Amino acid sequence: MGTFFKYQGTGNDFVMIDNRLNDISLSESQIEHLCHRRFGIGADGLIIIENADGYDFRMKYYNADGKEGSMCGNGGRCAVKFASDLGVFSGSTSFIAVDGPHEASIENDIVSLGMIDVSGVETLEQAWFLNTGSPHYIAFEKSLETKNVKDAGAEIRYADFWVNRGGTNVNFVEQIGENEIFVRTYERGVEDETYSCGTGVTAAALISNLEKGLSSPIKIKTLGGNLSVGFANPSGHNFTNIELKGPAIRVFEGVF
Ligand SMILES: N[C@@H](CCC[C@H](N)C(=O)O)C(=O)O
Repeated sequence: MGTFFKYQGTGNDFVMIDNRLNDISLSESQIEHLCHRRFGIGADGLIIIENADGYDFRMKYYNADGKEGSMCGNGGRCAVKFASDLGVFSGSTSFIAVDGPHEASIENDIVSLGMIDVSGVETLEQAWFLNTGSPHYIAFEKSLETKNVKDAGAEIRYADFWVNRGGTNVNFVEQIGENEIFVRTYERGVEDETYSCGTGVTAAALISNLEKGLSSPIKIKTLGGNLSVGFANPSGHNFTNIELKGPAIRVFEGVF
């Protein structure tokens, strides 16, 4: 038996576990079960907080399929709120995740999370591909509100080309204002559309700068709420000082 907490960041929801005493060990099938929306707690992923030398904490992220994932931006924001709620730090923090160190700060329920620098943006036929801590395919759309993102996303995610490259998350993006985009994401490892994806909206914002000339900070609408992404673009397809900002909320706690 262990204690769990549940957090959500713009509707991307996570089971959170404090393992700073290093007394919890979960198998892939246990994590999948805990994330199951019918037979478990229900979540897009599970995050474990641990102690880490030189940092306030380590964030380990698992997708809903029970497998360790690449970086999760909304999960990172929720992990920062969780660590703050646990009293691990106050105000600003530095933590380590699968893609390296991150700096973050929190004010009430709003978390600003520094993301890794981005280079190596690939141009594809009518789409883009880049890694913002997780791999993301980006395509611009019209009438995104009515798109069947689950089917269209799965078709791309399971194409041989992407499967052979380790899979990708798939984002559809529509410009809805002078400096605002609407993003819907099919997530690898959840194998469904989620209400929001932090590394996905970050990727969408950077590509909106390249393709549509939108400037930092870019406002983002997702199915689960609003985010913003700030960045510097010192040269061509390279981005630095990337910051993902938005709400991270504790939903409830319990025992499993
Ligand atoms: N929801 C996440 C993205 C998580 C990573 C992804 N599903 C993967 O492993 O490919 C986010 O907020 O960034």
